[in-house]
Amino acid sequence: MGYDSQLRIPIIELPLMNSEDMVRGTDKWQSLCKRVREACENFGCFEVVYDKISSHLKEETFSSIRQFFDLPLETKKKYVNPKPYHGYYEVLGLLSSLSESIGLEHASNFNSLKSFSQLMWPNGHDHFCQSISTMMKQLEELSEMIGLMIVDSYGLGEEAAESFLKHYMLLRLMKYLAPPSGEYTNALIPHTDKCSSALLCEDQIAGLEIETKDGQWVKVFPSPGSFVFMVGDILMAWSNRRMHAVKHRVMMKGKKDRYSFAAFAIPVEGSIIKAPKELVDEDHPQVFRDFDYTDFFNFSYSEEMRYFDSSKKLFVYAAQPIN
Ligand SMILES: O=C(O)CCC(=O)C(=O)O
Ligand SMILES: [Fe+2]
Repeated sequence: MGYDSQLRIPIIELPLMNSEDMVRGTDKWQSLCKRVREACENFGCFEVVYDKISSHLKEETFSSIRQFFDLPLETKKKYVNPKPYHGYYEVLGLLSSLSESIGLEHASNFNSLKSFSQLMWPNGHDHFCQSISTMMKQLEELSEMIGLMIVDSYGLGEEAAESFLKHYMLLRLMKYLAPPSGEYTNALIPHTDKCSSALLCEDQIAGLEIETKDGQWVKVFPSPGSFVFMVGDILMAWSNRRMHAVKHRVMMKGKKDRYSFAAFAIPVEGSIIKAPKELVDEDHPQVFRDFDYTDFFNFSYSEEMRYFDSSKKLFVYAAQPIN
């Protein structure tokens, strides 16, 4: 499959929730909801410009992230979380030979980060906890706002908004090494995210690529102030496949390491994924059976599915037989 070097993903500027330009139900809100929906249906992603998160906070966050990755390997390995994709992955580990990453649950909570920082640094690291928790609180707000915009974009009403999936957020910090040859090299394999959605942010070094619906790879160059919102498998299932779970990967070249972080919206334990009845009709028959999120998550990361095409796992797990 080739490259489309001209294509850019949609860019949407989102005002702060409940600010003058962002009152639910107003024309302005509806028109932004429509743009979000179109981007999620056509591309499965968009660039979010969101001024509430300052460039200063981003700089502080990336400085904290670098300090974490600079720690000795033995220290980083002290952090253990048995859930797949929630723990620490060293370079040359399961995920890739160029990437290193760690997942942090409850990262908007200063105290929960405090116990993590005490595990990593002899005297803890309040500055790390402060910048990461402040960033995460804002990303949680932004993620919830986009979730509400998606529900409203389908005109589903208050009841659906109330019963929309409940999420917890997982923060992942990532470091990608510059490839030894300096040549264009895959650093994170193509995949779709096994959650509802993700908000990504990178520190100036590009590398993220997305695959369009017609199979072209597109390099994403978010501007320094932006985030990238991505639809994962669960939003695709919830929307009865109206939304597109975007396949993406990271490619590295040149001499500089790349740092990024992602806030994943993950359905809480016990969530049953089910399309609202308004999104199922004769023209849109139900694509997936109702399923338990945690069961799907464990299936996706099972040994048997390890080398299976990530974007097809949900279809293997929950697609309805075609009559
Ligand atoms: O580092 C990035 O930009 C992408 C990370 C990603 O796709 C993931 O962790 O699922
Ligand atoms: Fe991803």
